[in-house]
Amino acid sequence: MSLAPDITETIARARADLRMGVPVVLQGPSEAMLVVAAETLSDARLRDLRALPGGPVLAITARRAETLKARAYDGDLARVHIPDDVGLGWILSVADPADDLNAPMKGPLMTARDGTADLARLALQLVKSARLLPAAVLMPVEDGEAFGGAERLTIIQVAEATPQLTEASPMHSVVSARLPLQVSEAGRLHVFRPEDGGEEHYAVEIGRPDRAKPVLARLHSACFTGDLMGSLKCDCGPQLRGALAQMGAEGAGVLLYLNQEGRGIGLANKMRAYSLQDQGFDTVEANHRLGFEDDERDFRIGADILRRLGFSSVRLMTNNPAKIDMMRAHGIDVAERVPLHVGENPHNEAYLATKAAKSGHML
Ligand SMILES: Nc1nc2c(ncn2[C@@H]2O[C@H](COP(=O)(O)OP(=O)(O)OP(=O)(O)O)[C@@H](O)[C@H]2O)c(=O)[nH]1
Ligand SMILES: [Zn+2]
Repeated sequence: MSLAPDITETIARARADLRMGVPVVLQGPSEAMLVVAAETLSDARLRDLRALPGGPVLAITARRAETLKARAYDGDLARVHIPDDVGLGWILSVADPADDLNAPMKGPLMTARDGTADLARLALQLVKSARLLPAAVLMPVEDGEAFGGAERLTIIQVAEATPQLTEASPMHSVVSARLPLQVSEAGRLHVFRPEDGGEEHYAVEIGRPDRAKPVLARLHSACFTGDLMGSLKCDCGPQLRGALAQMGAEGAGVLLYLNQEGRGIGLANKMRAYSLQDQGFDTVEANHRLGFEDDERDFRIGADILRRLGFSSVRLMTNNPAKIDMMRAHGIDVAERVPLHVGENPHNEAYLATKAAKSGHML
């Protein structure tokens, strides 16, 4: 019998540590690294890291490296040398593009080309999944097990963690209950919980859709600003209400409310992107400058929830061709695309035009 956490539980614990600025240990087959998220690193922890033998590096994504004109020898990421005479401010300015335009010269940045980047890659996956800026400070340690044990740090075995972080987490249904709505009194809310400790997702079922026929469906990604605050910067709020209204009018449908705020980067990072948009970058460029891809959502979640509810074919309410492709790739038949053009206004005109030009959104 063992009460020790398994790899899924250990990764969930590591995410919490990283959000708190606590280092975690990545134990690889031939090397071990301490990892701290750049965003939550403190002066005191940086001092303690520097007291160890060896030199720390700052792992950033190739997207961020491109903005900083740093060479990404590792392909999808770069390991930036942290000079001895720089402080926390330097690390943050490499990680966070907020002041790029005011202080463009951070370099030249020296990036590593020797050794393996596997641990740095895993570190970036972890900080992204903790919804932090995609930048992590790594410090080599001789014996990760011994060091982590002595310092009571979370220790992740890289060989176990890598498949875990690439596979979609299994989910289970927690509860479902009747929820009368303005659009239909025959509403029902289902709550799904991923087993990796990630955020819960919801499905709102309207009426009693026939499982043997394509169901009117919407996969809606959380947008606190648009859905709840009535933000004019996007079209999410009107799309959410428009989709529910159409389901109410037809008497049947299913709306998935996926907690993938900011196309999967989290609200804090989305607000960082908004701040960059005020400096003149579009929605895609802003994501890239932060070090993210255009869209970091995992659409396997939506397909999995639909299947769990008994749906295999949908009439999908979307303007995003990637959503259609993703549903098909994950085993959900898209019998029809139902356009959802609502909520255009002068503030989101450029945003919608960028989505059409760069992400192929259908007008
Ligand atoms: N990173 C980032 N996310 C944004 C921005 N504006 C809106 N979002 C997020 O984008 C997502 C919008 O999702 P959806 O409504 O599913 O939109 P979509 O992928 O364009 O597809 P359809 O609406 O189905 O056509 C939400 O998670 C918003 O929070 C932005 O400027 N940057
Ligand atoms: Zn929105």
